[in-house]
Amino acid sequence: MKIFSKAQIYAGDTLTSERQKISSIELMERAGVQIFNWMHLRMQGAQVPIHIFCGIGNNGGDGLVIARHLIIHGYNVKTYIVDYNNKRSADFLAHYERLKGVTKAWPEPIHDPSDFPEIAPEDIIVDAIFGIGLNRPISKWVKDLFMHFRKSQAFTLAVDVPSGLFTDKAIENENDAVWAGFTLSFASPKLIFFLPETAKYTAQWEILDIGLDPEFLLTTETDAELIGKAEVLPNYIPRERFSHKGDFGHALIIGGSYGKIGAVTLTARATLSVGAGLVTTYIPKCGYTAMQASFPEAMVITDSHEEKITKINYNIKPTVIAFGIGAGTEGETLEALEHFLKENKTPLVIDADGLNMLSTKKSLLKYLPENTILTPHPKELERLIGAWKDDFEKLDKVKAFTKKYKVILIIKGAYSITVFNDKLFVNSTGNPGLATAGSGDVLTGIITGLLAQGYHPSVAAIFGTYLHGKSADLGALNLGFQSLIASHVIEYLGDAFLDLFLEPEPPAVEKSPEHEEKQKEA
Ligand SMILES: NC(=O)C1=CN([C@@H]2O[C@H](COP(=O)(O)OP(=O)(O)OC[C@H]3O[C@@H](n4cnc5c(N)ncnc54)[C@H](O)[C@@H]3O)[C@@H](O)[C@H]2O)[C@H](O)CC1
Ligand SMILES: [K+]
Repeated sequence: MKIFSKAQIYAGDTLTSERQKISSIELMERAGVQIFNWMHLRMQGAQVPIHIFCGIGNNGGDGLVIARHLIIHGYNVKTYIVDYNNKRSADFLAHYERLKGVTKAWPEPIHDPSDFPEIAPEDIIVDAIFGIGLNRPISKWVKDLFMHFRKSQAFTLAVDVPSGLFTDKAIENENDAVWAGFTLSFASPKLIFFLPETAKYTAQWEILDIGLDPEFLLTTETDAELIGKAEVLPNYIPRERFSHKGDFGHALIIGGSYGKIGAVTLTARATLSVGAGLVTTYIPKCGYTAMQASFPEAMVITDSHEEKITKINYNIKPTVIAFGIGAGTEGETLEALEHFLKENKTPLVIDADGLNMLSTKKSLLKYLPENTILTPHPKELERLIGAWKDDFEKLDKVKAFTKKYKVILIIKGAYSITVFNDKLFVNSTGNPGLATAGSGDVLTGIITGLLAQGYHPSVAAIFGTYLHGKSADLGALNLGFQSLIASHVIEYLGDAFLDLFLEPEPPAVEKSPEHEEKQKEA
């Protein structure tokens, strides 16, 4: 699913109005009605007090539409205008007039904390104060209102985005935005829902279809995309009946050190479990028996050293090489990496200590083959690209880094983001059960195994991240988050593949009846 930028959303609105010959007032009506429908379906007329806080722009206008429909349907509504600015938008004013037509209880203006209403924990707050139009610092009293919401403990439903969040920069203080229980966002998820510093402001979110022009939605290229089943499925390569193991590549996994042979085992198992034809591990001597005994499917080459990698010497022709898992960062291992990189032409995945070593000797980065995949967690990323001021700067730095070295980088996190060719591929699968030892080693194995089978490196990174998260999701259904360990993620890979071909997921977008009618007519 495409993640549109703020500018693209505004452009889409204008284009939709032109092509469908509807005014922006009617587009706002559609948006508000969609939210009303969502609430009505769940509330079924319940008389819980609903406090609707409207700004003076179009986000506030949406709030007025919601208020009007809730009032018409007999809900217990209180509407407020948060007067942070005297330039009320034209569409806001149009819907203000419409609201006046259905109630004598006109919205109450709020100018300062003395106007804040009492809100009980059982009440519902609708936050329609700021949407994507927020473009400058917010007045202190408006931030106090956000905190008044939070202190009330009432369920808060944000319209489009939690008020106070910018679409393109982080906020400095946690008290400067609304903390929403749910956000109903129009047309496209917003990038801020996926970044660690801003995602926390909404516990859940959902996208509502407001019938933007289908051609605009289809043809507009975005800088970011949310990756779900629909996005990965077209890349799946089926297996031919007459295929043999030589068709699926030979992966070489280089890593391990005394006490960290298990990491290589996990990677190698994941590589084979995702479909690679053959896997060879290159490990220090001390790991030989452990590897052969615990994972008989893998072949083993040992380094001349007992406890660490000191020279990378092999007489096989791998299709892909993964380097770094459990390797440690000792001088001799770094030297071995240096020699290896200067000779190597085979596609590469670099993880863990491989990344840490590259961070200590950045001059080696230029030897990485084009489209090498790097899989850092946040600390490894910081060592690699330096500190960042906020998530947006982090993304810019990663884009610049991947461009400079022509590599693919996966920023691992709750929503892992693959950065390739200036574009962000945001993964939608995975859960907190993955916060466990060895889950990164498994991800490296999955990606390596896909590369071995001939998937393009960008697809291997995106699809691999998806499968890793999906396995964990399916595993967690039986095991819960706490009991899930890295080995389970490997065990559930088969289910993750099978799940690709189950009934398609219901679309993340709820279709409006009006929109479907229009599509039928077209
Ligand atoms: N396709 C869609 O997604 C649709 C979205 N809609 C809703 O419209 C808003 C965006 O509306 P806009 O009027 O552009 O902005 P806001 O209501 O978010 O914003 C505020 C308003 O106030 C000014 N302003 C900005 N920052 C400040 C500040 N710190 N202090 C004071 N004033 C400020 C700014 O200039 C704006 O005028 C979107 O999020 C949706 O909710 C449409 O309803 C339908 C289509
Ligand atoms: K809002």
